[in-house]
Amino acid sequence: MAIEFLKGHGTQNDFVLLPDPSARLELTPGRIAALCDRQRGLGADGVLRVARAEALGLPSAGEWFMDYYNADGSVAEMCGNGMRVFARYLTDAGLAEGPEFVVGSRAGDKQVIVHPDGSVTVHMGPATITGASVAIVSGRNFSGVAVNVGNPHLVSIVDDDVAELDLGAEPRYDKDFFPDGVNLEFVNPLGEGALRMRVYERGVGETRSCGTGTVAAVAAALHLAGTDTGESTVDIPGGRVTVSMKRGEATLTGPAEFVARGELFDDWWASHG
Ligand SMILES: N[C@@H](CCC[C@H](N)C(=O)O)C(=O)O
Repeated sequence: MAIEFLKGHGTQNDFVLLPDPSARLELTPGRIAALCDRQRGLGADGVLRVARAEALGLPSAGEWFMDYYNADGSVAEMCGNGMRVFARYLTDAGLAEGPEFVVGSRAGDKQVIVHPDGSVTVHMGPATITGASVAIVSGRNFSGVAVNVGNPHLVSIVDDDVAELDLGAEPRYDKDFFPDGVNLEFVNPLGEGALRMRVYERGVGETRSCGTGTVAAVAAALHLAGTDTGESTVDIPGGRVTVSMKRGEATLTGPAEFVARGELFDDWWASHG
């Protein structure tokens, strides 16, 4: 049985997509980690299995469910950049009638809009401030705002240029506060309605963009300014997205691109059970 894949990215947060409508593939953590490995696999920050919600047995009012995995094989609740790529795949492949439809995720159903230029808006739902904590980078403490966007984030707005931070190793954080791990964002305000961000993702490492992370960054910046409503661009190493917040509810808009389509070798798949 040939296993089809596509490679795509959203602001250079890259994914292997596995079209698997009936959810027949046995997606083990070992296979996911091998697929995402940049030397022995295809290379990606995560895997998006394109399956029907019914076939996965997961709840959604939509037909399709984004079955997302981090590069280390762990499951995460939500991926904002992945959702844009997933939505664009569905319309390009004729599997969903655009421009507006619902996609399921472990963080609940998301309304998506695929725009004529291929960019996508995702209604991300609530970005909830859950407290304050500290990230430690190269022995220095950075206080942060904890934000839940379906998945956990800690956003530190820092005075230093984020480009100078050493994110080669995972920053330390309070494991009692974040027992399931956390995505760590470091942010410079660039002026009214503009942020710059770097991110160290749970289950991946430093990535060139994180959609839920950009939502968390805007929610945290607005929270520190005493509001939950506003709009901001967020520049990440992989490009730019726009986040709008209205009374704590977020939308995320940005690009979704495809690079390649191919087939995995059966013996490769079998050897990574
Ligand atoms: N890159 C994603 C987030 C993926 C999940 C994250 N690493 C986690 O474990 O929560 C995005 O674009 O939101």
